[in-house]
Amino acid sequence: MEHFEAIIIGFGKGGKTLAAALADRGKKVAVIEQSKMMYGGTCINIGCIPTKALVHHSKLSQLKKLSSFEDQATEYRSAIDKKMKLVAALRQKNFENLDKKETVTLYTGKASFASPHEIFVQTETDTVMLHGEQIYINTGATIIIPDIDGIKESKHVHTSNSLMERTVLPKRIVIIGAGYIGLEFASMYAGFGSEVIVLDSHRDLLEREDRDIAQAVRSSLERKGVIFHNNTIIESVRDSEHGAIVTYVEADQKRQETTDVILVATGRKPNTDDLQLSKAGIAITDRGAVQVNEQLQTTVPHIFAMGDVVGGPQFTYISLDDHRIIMDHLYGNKRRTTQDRQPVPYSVFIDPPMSRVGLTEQEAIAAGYEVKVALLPAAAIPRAKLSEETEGLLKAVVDAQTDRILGCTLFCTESHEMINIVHIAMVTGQPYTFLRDHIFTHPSMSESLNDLFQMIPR
Ligand SMILES: Cc1cc2nc3c(=O)[nH]c(=O)nc-3n(C[C@H](O)[C@H](O)[C@H](O)COP(=O)(O)OP(=O)(O)OC[C@H]3O[C@@H](n4cnc5c(N)ncnc54)[C@H](O)[C@@H]3O)c2cc1C
Ligand SMILES: NC(=O)c1ccc[n+]([C@@H]2O[C@H](COP(=O)([O-])OP(=O)(O)OC[C@H]3O[C@@H](n4cnc5c(N)ncnc54)[C@H](O)[C@@H]3O)[C@@H](O)[C@H]2O)c1
Repeated sequence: MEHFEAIIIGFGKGGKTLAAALADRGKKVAVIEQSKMMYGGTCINIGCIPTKALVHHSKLSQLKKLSSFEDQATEYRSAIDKKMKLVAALRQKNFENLDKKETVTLYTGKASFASPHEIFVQTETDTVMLHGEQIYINTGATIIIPDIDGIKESKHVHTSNSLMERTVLPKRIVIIGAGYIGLEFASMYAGFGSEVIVLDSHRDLLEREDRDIAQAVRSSLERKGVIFHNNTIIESVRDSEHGAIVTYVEADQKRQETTDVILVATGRKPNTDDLQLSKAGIAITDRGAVQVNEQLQTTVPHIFAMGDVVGGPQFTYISLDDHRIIMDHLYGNKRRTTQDRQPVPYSVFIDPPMSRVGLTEQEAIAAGYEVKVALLPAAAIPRAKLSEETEGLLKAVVDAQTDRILGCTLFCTESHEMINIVHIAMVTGQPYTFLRDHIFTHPSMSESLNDLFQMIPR
């Protein structure tokens, strides 16, 4: 049995970064990845990078104002081709980055625990048993397929993975779920020229956001042709001659949609089912995530977990930050924890993107703050005017007692960049006047933070 100082299960963002960092310190490391099509993990193969590439091409396609569906479909096929090339290049680069490290051995096979220090690997041709002093679980999340009659049998039901492999632009697409993936794909396919219908079980769209922001997002997507049905219960999916029929109940009314394809985007859950965690004595939470403390240590002291598998926010930058916590635990002063990174910013890459950090107005009031609020339409921003991207709304929430920024939501072009500026101001404890009076380059979207915070009542 081969012995390693560190075994990393899963080639995700945290795992690959940790593997390289440990190898750079001379450690003997094994990385186990179940599929050669997943070297580099979810983000580069089936997650952030391919989706954002398609979001980009969808925007370019829209700008071309193509007059026929055939032209739009050609544009879409070319976008899928480009996305595939990009992903293949990144996957190869990720493979090489680890492969070139002398002390890293990459196993392509499915890993499971045999005991607290032993990992069983099932490769395509062989079985291998490895011994690890320290073990790191980085197996990500898997797609939740809801229990809907006919969904598993239908030939027209896709996940985000399989849909991004399809080179034919759907004329009509029904998306089940209006979360991150549902909204990003709705915006993207509407941009490419598909008719998009989104069905979600929540009463309202974007329930965690303030209603003014949620309404601005909804109206913007509706102007692109997206149709939303909320508060729906989906009863069945049936294949028909040319596509599928989705039957659902909305406000006690039974309704049907015919469609070419259905995208299921109803969430992702920690990927722990096949790991045989009980053989190592590792506890899981009631939601099936690996149970960890604030330093990502499982209930077995030499085993850690990072990324989506621990059941926290599912973002690539969180998995990356998890690796920093582990490195600090191994080589630093052991002070870095998952609590340090509050608040966590996020962006939903619809067009324009919607980004938030910190509290909404409603959350701040519910938490007992006395708040001051500013709202700025994107149409008032010179940069947005010159690039003809005037869609959107910006909102800031400030603590009336301390002038500290409690939260900010930016629904406008480039918001995925701008939100990082607000985040830095917040974590460094700046009053809102810092952004109000800061020098920004001109004409830029960031300078609108001057205007937004200028509108906070004194
Ligand atoms: C469509 C989509 C779009 C997204 N867009 C964004 C975005 O724009 N921004 C953002 O920050 N996040 C985004 N995310 C989320 C982000 O991709 C994930 O949070 C992140 O990739 C999780 O990384 P991870 O380190 O937890 O593991 P992953 O990258 O998921 O890696 C886990 C790896 O473990 C392997 N594995 C699993 N089980 C085993 C086993 N038993 N043995 C061996 N190998 C195993 C898997 O094959 C996989 O390669 C998106 C996700 C999706 C699905
Ligand atoms: N931009 C980003 O950072 C980004 C992009 C994509 C995905 N992600 C990550 O991937 C994860 C998964 O994304 P997701 O969109 O699949 O999940 P999600 O949890 O964001 O949204 C799932 C949606 O599906 C709805 N839903 C669930 N069951 C349903 C049913 N039976 N019928 C109708 N609606 C139903 C829910 O109400 C919810 O709105 C997210 O948690 C996110 O962290 C991030």
